[in-house]
Amino acid sequence: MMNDTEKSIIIPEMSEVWQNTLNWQPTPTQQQQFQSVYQAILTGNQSLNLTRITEPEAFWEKHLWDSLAGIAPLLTGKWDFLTSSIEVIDIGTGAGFPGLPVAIVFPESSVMLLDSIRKKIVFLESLITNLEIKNSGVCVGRAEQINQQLKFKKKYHLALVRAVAAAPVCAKYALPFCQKGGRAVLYRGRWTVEEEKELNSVLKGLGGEIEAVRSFTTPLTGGVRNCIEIRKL
Ligand SMILES: C[S@@+](CC[C@H](N)C(=O)[O-])C[C@H]1O[C@@H](n2cnc3c(N)ncnc32)[C@H](O)[C@@H]1O
Repeated sequence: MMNDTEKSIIIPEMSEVWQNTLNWQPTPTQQQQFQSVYQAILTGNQSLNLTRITEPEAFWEKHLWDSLAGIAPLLTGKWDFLTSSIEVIDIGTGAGFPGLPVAIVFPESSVMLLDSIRKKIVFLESLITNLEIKNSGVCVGRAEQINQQLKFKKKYHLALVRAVAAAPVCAKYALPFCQKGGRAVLYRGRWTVEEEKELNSVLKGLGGEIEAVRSFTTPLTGGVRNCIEIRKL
């Protein structure tokens, strides 16, 4: 069995998978940065409960690929209402997903990593300092409180929420952060008609509207994914 320092997520076959699924590929520098993030998280996991997904292929698929699949239209320039120098917030970032891969891929963006658990944020702060991910910042607090502060309210072009709460709750966390015309992206697994109804029932009050639901499967294990894109009106 490999020890943690030998594990690598730079897997040559994955170049083709990036290309075939997202019509995009990381540069060698970005791949190296992904690898450094992976190693830092494996090390952090020894003292903190950051993630259960630690094997290289699983980490590649469920953390890296999944994070970027959620913003696939940005990778290929299809969200032409956004430039690359956007303000992004990752709400309930945990070990830094989806925010860290987004920061690495869009160095001109500015990515805020928010979580209510201080020790996770302390870990992420040292990770971004050590790896010199200069376009990323951190914030500790509860989304529903932080999103009422003037400094953060209506500031972001893009608010990302993966695996934090039920969709209506995620919308309540995310939409106050978004500026007019910005998007909240809810990363979901299965997505039902009932869930969409429940989400729609809160959106009007939040000044949001579902723009698109992108359904896809993950490339290695065929997991079901739905990304709900909500436009801030
Ligand atoms: C299951 S983890 C998901 C982490 C990461 N987004 C991912 O997909 O790998 C949920 C994270 O959301 C954070 N969280 C839950 N409720 C929150 C809230 N109201 N405000 C900020 N963070 C919250 C938790 O502390 C936890 O780190």
